[in-house]
Amino acid sequence: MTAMRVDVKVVMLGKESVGKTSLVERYVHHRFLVGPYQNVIRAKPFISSLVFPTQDTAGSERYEAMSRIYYRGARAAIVCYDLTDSSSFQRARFWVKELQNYEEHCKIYLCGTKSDLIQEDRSLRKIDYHDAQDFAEEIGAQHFETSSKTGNNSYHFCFIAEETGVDLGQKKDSYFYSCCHNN
Ligand SMILES: Nc1nc2c(ncn2[C@@H]2O[C@H](COP(=O)(O)OP(=O)(O)OP(=O)(O)O)[C@@H](O)[C@H]2O)c(=O)[nH]1
Repeated sequence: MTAMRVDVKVVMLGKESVGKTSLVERYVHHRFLVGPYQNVIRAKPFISSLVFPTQDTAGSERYEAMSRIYYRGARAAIVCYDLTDSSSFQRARFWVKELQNYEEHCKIYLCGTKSDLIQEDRSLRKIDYHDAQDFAEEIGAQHFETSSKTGNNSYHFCFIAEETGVDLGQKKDSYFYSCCHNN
């Protein structure tokens, strides 16, 4: 019997520097690289996925329309916010609205990033866990907080892979696409 290849698109959405690439790097390579990525993950065998920056989209209708092309047909979206940056949560809300308006069948996961920072210093927390959890429940999303640095709670990505139908045993047959600033 011949195995059928099914590509699944999972998109990472979130404000600039929330840690989208780091999450993928943690999941794919079980590592954390300090400093912003310069599009180092490109066409790595993993998952049909797309990462793209959102920092330029605010206020630009043209760019926002273009970004819709990226998440069109996505089976799932991991909407990220940085636990130490309240504006990133506002941006996460924007992305959720976008998905609800334009990609209603896309399953949403809400992901608070950089939890190691607030574990080190609780005063850095800018988004209350329960507020984010309430928002997640309101939109029917799963919510978790994680750290790419320590790997804390990164097992959630395995659940997401399972739920979205990404076959981790088939890594060679699927793709990870990265579409970032310099493309
Ligand atoms: N302490 C800590 N820093 C993190 C974590 N995740 C990412 N960072 C740092 O946050 C910065 C941005 O991380 P990236 O993964 O490049 O963020 P991004 O969302 O892909 O950024 P853009 O491509 O600009 O949209 C880098 O300096 C990372 O080292 C984390 O879990 N803990």
